[in-house]
Amino acid sequence: MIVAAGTGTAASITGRGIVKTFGGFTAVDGLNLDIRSGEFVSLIGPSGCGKSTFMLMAAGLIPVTAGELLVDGKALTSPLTDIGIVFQDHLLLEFRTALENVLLQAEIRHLPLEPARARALELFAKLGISHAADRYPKQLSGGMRQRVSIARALIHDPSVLMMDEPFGALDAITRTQIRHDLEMLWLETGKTVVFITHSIEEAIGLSDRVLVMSPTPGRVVDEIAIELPRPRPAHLGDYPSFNTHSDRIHDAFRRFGVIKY
Ligand SMILES: Nc1ncnc2c1ncn2[C@@H]1O[C@H](COP(=O)(O)OP(=O)(O)OP(=O)(O)O)[C@@H](O)[C@H]1O
Repeated sequence: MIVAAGTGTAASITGRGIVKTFGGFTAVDGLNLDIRSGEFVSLIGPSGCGKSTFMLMAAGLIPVTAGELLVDGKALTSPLTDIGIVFQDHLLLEFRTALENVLLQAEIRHLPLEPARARALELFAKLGISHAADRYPKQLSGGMRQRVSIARALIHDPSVLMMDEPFGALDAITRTQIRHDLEMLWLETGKTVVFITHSIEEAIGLSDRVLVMSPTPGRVVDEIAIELPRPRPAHLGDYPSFNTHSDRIHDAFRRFGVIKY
């Protein structure tokens, strides 16, 4: 599919009574949510509760079995193209440099290459990896590879950024820094971000709202507005309300027997 650059705006995502079955197995059952344009929303929930499945449905990559999924008020009928996606695995091509990996996205989308190169270098600078532009993925650390993946997801200025446990494989220190760098980039670009994570700290540290999901079949069981000032500090425990939010998420998981102590 040939598509143009993104609109540069931010899209809203609405789910109403979403059900997803795979054969006889129900992965998602009655999921409702509203993600506002330009909002940073995390989905947190136990392993296998349907977070990635929701993301694939919201990207239009797999159909819903029942219910409604709307992007900017319109029913999704085909894959979203005005979107960037970052997965836990960086999925970079080993035979292309970091810059060439990012530009591949522009090539596939038939975007003019010189402006794309300039934007890629600008994103690299904001993500602190200018020095790595000409390196191959195997010459980069895990954190640097994920930064390249973020640049690749944003090169076409999409309305929505979806991130599926993007920092799950990184060490705690790298995660803390990359979280901040992502937040700064988001504050500047104002994209709608759907962020899937297992980390309570990451969810609270990044989000405007945290949506807590039940175990399988997944649905949203709690919604927590995070009103901490931005940019958020590395040490979130500085804010008493961090513990309040964190306790509330832990309590939800205890109620569902996901945490037993
Ligand atoms: N294509 C598929 N066919 C059959 N079952 C599937 C398929 N995709 C997902 N599932 C099942 O649906 C459920 C939800 O999977 P999903 O990957 O969405 O969970 P998740 O919350 O993202 O998990 P994790 O946090 O471990 O990544 C799981 O039980 C999974 O095995």
